[in-house]
Amino acid sequence: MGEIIKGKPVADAISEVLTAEVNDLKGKGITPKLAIVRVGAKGSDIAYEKGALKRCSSIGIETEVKEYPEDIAQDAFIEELKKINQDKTVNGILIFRPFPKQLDEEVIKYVIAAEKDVDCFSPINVAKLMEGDKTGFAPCTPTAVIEILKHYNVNMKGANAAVIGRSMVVGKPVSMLLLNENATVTICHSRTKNMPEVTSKADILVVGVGKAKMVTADYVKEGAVVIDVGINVDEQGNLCGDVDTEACVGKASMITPVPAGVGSVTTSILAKHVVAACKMQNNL
Ligand SMILES: NC(=O)C1=CN([C@@H]2O[C@H](COP(=O)(O)OP(=O)(O)OC[C@H]3O[C@@H](n4cnc5c(N)ncnc54)[C@H](OP(=O)(O)O)[C@@H]3O)[C@@H](O)[C@H]2O)C=CC1
Ligand SMILES: Nc1nc(=O)c2c([nH]1)NC[C@@H]1CN(c3ccc(C(=O)N[C@@H](CCC(=O)O)C(=O)O)cc3)C=[N+]21
Repeated sequence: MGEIIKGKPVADAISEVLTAEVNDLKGKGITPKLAIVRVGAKGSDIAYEKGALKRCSSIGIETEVKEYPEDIAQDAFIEELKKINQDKTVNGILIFRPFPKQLDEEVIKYVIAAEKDVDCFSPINVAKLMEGDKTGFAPCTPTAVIEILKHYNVNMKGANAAVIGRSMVVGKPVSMLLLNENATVTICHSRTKNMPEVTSKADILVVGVGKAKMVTADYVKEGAVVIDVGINVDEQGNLCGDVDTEACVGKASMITPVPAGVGSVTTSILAKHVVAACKMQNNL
C-alpha cells in the first residue's frame, strides 16, 4: 500500500523559514508586499486568492487585492498594471489567468515588470525557466511539485518522469523543472497515443490535465511516485484531482491527495517568491 503524502508538512516547513526571514526584514524597516490582480470574480480565482491571503497574513507579508470589472478595456487594464509596476511598496504581482476575451494575454504579458512577476507570466521569466537560470521566478504550482518531491526525498536525478499536460501553467514548466533536476522527461497530451503504456514506465508521474479522476491504476508503474496537480469538482460537489487516488494508492509508493496536496503548497511558494522579490529589490 502506497503512502499518501500531504502538502501541509511541506507548506509548514517553507512557512516557518519565511516567517523568520520576514521578521528579519521588518527589523530593517522593510515589509514584503504582494499585489493580487483579479479581473471579475471567477470561483477558482477566489479560491486561490483566499488561500494566498491567509498564507501571506500568517507569514507577515502585506497584501492588496486589485479587483477590476469583468469588462475592463485592455488600455485601462494596462494603465492599471503599469501603476502597480511603479508602486514601490509592491514587491510581487500575481495576475489570475486566463483573462476575459477582450484582454489579450499576448500583449499584457510584456507589460508586467519581470522583477515583480512571482508566477512566471513575463516572457523574461519563461526564458529563464527554459535556461535553468535561477534568478527568475518559475510558476508557483510547478515549483510546489518539485518542493514536494524534494521534501519526501524522491530521487529525480536519472529518474524516468512522465508529465500529463503541456499548458504554460502546469505541464510545460513542471517538465522543464524536472529536466533541470536531471530527470528523463516524457510529456503527454491530448494527441498522445497509448498513454497508459507511456506513463506506466515512469518512476515519477505528474498529472495536470483538468479531467477528474482520469488517471487509473493502468497508468501507474508499480512503486511509482504520483503527483496530482488537478483541482476538479466531482458529481457530489467535492474537490477531487485528476488521479483516481483510491484506485492508484495500492500501486504507487507515494501519492499526493486532493485536496491537501499540491494546492496547499502552491501558496507557500507564492509567499517565498514575494520574499525573494522583496530582498532582490532591496539589494539584500
Ligand atoms: N494545484 C494548483 O495550485 C493548481 C491546479 N491546477 C489544476 O491543474 C489542472 C490542469 O490545469 P491547466 O494546465 O491550467 O489546464 P489546461 O486545460 O490549460 O491544460 C490541460 C492539458 O492537459 C491535456 N489534456 C487534456 N485532456 C487530455 C486527455 N484526455 N488526455 C491527455 N491529455 C489531455 C491538454 O492537452 P493539449 O495541449 O493537447 O490540449 C493540455 O495540455 C486543472 O485541474 C487545474 O484546476 C491549475 C493551476 C494551479
Ligand atoms: N496566474 C495564475 N496562476 C495560478 O496558479 C492560477 C491562476 N492564475 N488562476 C486560477 C487557477 C486556479 N488555482 C487554484 C489554486 C488553489 C486552489 C485551492 O483551492 N487552494 C486551496 C488548497 C487546495 C488543496 O488543499 O488542494 C488553498 O490554497 O487553501 C484553487 C485554485 C490557481 N490558479
